[in-house]
Amino acid sequence: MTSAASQAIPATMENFTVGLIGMGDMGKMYARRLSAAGWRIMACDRDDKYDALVEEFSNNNKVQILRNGHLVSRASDYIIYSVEAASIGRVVAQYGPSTKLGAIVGGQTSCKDPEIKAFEEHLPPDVDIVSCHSLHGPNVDPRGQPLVLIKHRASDASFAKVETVLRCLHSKVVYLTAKEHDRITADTQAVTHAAFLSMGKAWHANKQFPWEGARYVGGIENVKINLMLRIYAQKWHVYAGLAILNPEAHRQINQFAKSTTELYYLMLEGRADELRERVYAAKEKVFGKENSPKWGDRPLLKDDVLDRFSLGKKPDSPLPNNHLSLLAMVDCWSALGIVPYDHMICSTPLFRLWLGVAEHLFRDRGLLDDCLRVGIEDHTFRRDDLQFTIAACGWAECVALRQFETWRQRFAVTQEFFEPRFKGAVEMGNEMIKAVLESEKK
Ligand SMILES: NC(=O)C1=CN([C@@H]2O[C@H](COP(=O)(O)OP(=O)(O)OC[C@H]3O[C@@H](n4cnc5c(N)ncnc54)[C@H](OP(=O)(O)O)[C@@H]3O)[C@@H](O)[C@H]2O)C=CC1
Ligand SMILES: O=C(O)C(=O)Cc1ccc(O)cc1
Repeated sequence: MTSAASQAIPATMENFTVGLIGMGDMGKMYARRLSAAGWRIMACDRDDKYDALVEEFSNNNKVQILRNGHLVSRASDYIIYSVEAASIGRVVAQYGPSTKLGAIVGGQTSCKDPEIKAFEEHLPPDVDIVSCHSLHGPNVDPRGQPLVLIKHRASDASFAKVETVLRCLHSKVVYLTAKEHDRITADTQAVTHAAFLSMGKAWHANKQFPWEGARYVGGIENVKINLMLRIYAQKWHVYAGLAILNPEAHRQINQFAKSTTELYYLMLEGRADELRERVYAAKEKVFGKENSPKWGDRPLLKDDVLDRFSLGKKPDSPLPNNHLSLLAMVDCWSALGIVPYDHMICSTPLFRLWLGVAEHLFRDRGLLDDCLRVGIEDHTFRRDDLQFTIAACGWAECVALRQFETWRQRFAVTQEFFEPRFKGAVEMGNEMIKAVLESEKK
């Protein structure tokens, strides 16, 4: 055992085994990080991935790949289910009864309501339940990122064991109940994703790669484009799961669609005074009054971060934009009484970037007034805004009706449209997130 490993593992837990059911992106990330800290891991995915996983982890003597979740459950002291949120009920029903006597079980799914229900229904009563959620993607360094821990049904001793195991991630632990978790992630993740998913659909509908041409290059546009591509480059089920299965998320996504539609109508009908009044009222509710703002002295995002990461060439005079997506986001927070700063301890990098961009726009009266003027006078973006509005309503309807398959298809066609550009864009998105994380440390 390395010295780092021996530091991480107390003598009383030397034979403690962590089980991972689901070896996709998150399961593998946990397997690598926990085993590097010295923990013994038993892991499985579906049977048809057994050989490939054995090969992939052949040089890691701390990770043992097994054929299925029964074998993992029987032999592990702390089992983490890291499968699709929509499958958690089925998978726990299958393997839960095989859980080792007195073990601890948790899950990594992004939405805790179905996960906890599955555990309560299918785990033997002698098993403790402690769930977790790393609030970042598998390629983000977990150091300093929020890690939610949920002590749902567990002794203090079991909970302390989970804390000891996950300490090697060096994340910032946030203690919540399952309900609090779902409420906060609905406010942060689900509604943020709705904005980017809608942007992608709008650009796709108008058949444009937004970074090609003068309309969408530089500043705020860089963040929109990079994050939109980052989301469409991922697996659909992650986003569908956390929107559709989170009972708290439906209201938020619906309000985002409503805010988008109502602001769009005001622009379309040239109702400048009403638009201004509404946006400034939302600003005050979300960001505070002029003399007592809720934002810090220092902006969340520096201008150079906004401009540094561009997929296109910055034109001499970029066209101004009304930023309907950002106005709608702030209107939505305002309508629901959400103060995004209250959720910072439990936020993803993507949410912090999105809030940073909103703040950037709303901190600068000149920029905001320009948006409102463009929204009324300039018709350059009308088509995109129409498509954005349609898309936001489409996602909201799909979520409200719990239409997984329609959701998948809506995502897949747009994913296919942007696919040729993912490679460079995902790298750029990673760099952008890294730069923001670095600047947060300063
Ligand atoms: N990706 C992210 O950024 C984050 C994701 N999460 C959550 O973590 C969970 C996992 O996500 P992620 O790793 O990205 O998704 P992946 O699709 O990469 O991984 C899930 C894995 O579980 C496997 N699986 C499904 N059923 C079984 C089964 N019966 N036995 C064993 N393995 C099974 C899947 O196989 P198959 O593909 O064949 O179904 C797949 O390989 C999700 O609930 C997600 O919401 C949490 C934080 C961040
Ligand atoms: O940062 C985001 O919102 C992401 O897109 C990555 C992500 C996806 C799912 C999670 O449960 C947590 C993080």
